[in-house]
Parts: sequence; structure tokens; C-alpha cells
Amino acid sequence: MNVADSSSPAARLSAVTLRYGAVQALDGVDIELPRARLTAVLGPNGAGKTSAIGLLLGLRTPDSGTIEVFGGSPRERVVRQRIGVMLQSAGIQEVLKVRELLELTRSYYPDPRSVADCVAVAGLDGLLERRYGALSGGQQRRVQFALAICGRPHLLFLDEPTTGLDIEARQRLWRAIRDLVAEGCSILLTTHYLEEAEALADRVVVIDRGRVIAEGGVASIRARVAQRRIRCLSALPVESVAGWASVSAVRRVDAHLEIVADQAEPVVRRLLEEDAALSELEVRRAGLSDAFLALTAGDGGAALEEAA
Ligand SMILES: Nc1ncnc2c1ncn2[C@@H]1O[C@H](COP(=O)(O)OP(=O)(O)OP(=O)(O)O)[C@@H](O)[C@H]1O
Repeated sequence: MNVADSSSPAARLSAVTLRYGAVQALDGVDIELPRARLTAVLGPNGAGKTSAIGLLLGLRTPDSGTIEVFGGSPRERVVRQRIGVMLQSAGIQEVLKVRELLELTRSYYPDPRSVADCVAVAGLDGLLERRYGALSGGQQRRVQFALAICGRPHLLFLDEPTTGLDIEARQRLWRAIRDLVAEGCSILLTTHYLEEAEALADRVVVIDRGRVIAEGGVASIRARVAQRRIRCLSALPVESVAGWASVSAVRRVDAHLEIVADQAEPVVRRLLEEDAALSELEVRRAGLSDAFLALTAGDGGAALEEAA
């Protein structure tokens, strides 16, 4: 295992495909997790985010492609001992007390944090003697986070970690996550919330229907979300509208044109000039789904869902 080479990524999925029966969950996915950086994986429900994490954890085997974690297989013990994980389905024994859960999980790792440190980082004051199953949803999430970080992982998987947390708990978790990255931890975070990615991520990978459709810095992904979405009933040909200034994507859905544009006004003006019969004109701020449309326009366009 190549633990010493700090220039290589912490983990890498290369050309990975994964199918569950008829469902192609991942379809040729390449993702790299650079060291000491937070990579946010964004995408709609069913995009393949959890499946990608399952592969990186060695819980599943891909149909094709390769997975490397610290240069080795995620199934090697020495690799697993460098990984922490907070999944959506936690599978935690409900009858155990928080202290027992922490001590049990700490025992798997060679150099764990102290229980007191876990309590401080995850905000578990007063919860150690409580049974896990008797905690509120938000308290359980905090315990799950503590279990994920108690082994001082070098690579941490956080699958929608702030779901169910109140604003204060979310802010606290964000601070803890930032501290971990500053200490050198590499993190893969999945989220449906663009603002969470903006607050935390160095890089964003957008997955849709099993494919990576965009990746880059937060600013470049956000720039696409700043676009406008224009929808109207018009017979203008898609090919000609696609060539107009400001237009980054266009497609036809039944009789409607759906356009993603950097600026709405010039496009709307021209639409009205060129099609006197145009009707049902709508302009709205583009959401994440519109960013997907803009990014995938070259290969036929992704399904346009309601703005995120
Ligand atoms: N165990 C399974 N058996 C069959 N299909 C599955 C299984 N797990 C996932 N899938 C399917 O694979 C696809 C990808 O699912 P996955 O859970 O990876 O998506 P996700 O991006 O994590 O979604 P979400 O945001 O809803 O958590 C979906 O179509 C899902 O229904």
C-alpha cells in the first residue's frame, strides 16, 4: 500500500460501472478525492452517490473499473483503519449507550481520539450515558459523526451528514468538518444542499443518473446556477436558438422550448422579435437542475426537474 505517497489522491474511482438488476447505478464514473480537501458529491435522488461511497468502502464490488483507497483496496485492514464513515443508514445498535458505542468503535483503530475529545468535537455533552435508541434524530446524527471521526480517519465519508440537524447543530458540524480538513483529513461529502457544498467544499462533483456530469471548483458550478431559465411555447427551432448570444443550453419538451441563459433579457427580447406567436413565457432563476441541463446539453440534455 502506498501510504507514504502524499501526492497521490486519497482515493480514486476509475471507469467504474455498477448495476443492480435492471438499474445502472453507476455508468463509467471517474472520481478522485484529493488529500486534505473536501470533495462534495452533488446530485438528485438516485444519482448514484451512495453507491459510489459503497464501492469506496469495499461494501460492494464494481461490475467493471477500479477502486483505490490510499493506493490499495478498501478491503485491506490497514486501509480500513484510516477510514471513517457516516452513512444514511447507520445500522447502529440501539440498546447500547453512547459511551459504549464510542468505546467499541474506538477499539477498531490504532490511534483513536479520547472519548472526551469526541464529545467536544461532535457536541455530545450530557449524552454519553444515554441509550442510542432513545436519542432524538439530531442527537443520533451527532453520535454517528462522533463514531465516524473517533479513529482519527485520514479519509472520511459523510453521506448527507446534516440531514435532520437544526441550524446550530449544522453550523457546529460544519466547523468540525473544516477543522478536520485543516488537520489534513480528506473528505467526501454528499449533499442535496448547494449551500452546504459552497460552505465546505474545495471541489464539487455533480452526478446524475450514474454519470459525472460536472466537476470543478465551487465557483464554477455556482456560476451555472446563477443562470436564468426561460420557458415558452414556441415553434422556433432548437438549433437556431442554441446559437444565440447568452444561451448555454436549449431543448424542446413537447411544444415548449426550455432555455438556460447567462442573461435573460436579450434572449427574451429576441424570442419575442422572432416569434410573434410565442406564448406562456416564464423566466426564473436557474436551480441546480438547470445547471445539469446546461452541462449536459451537448449530449441530448438531462431531464429538467423543478429548480432546486
Ligand atoms: N440495493 C439496491 N438494489 C437495487 N437498486 C438499488 C440499490 N441501491 C441503490 N439502487 C438504485 O441505484 C440507483 C442509485 O442509488 P444511490 O442510492 O446510489 O443514489 P443516491 O445518489 O445516493 O440517492 P439519494 O440522494 O436518494 O440518497 C438508484 O436508482 C437506486 O434506486
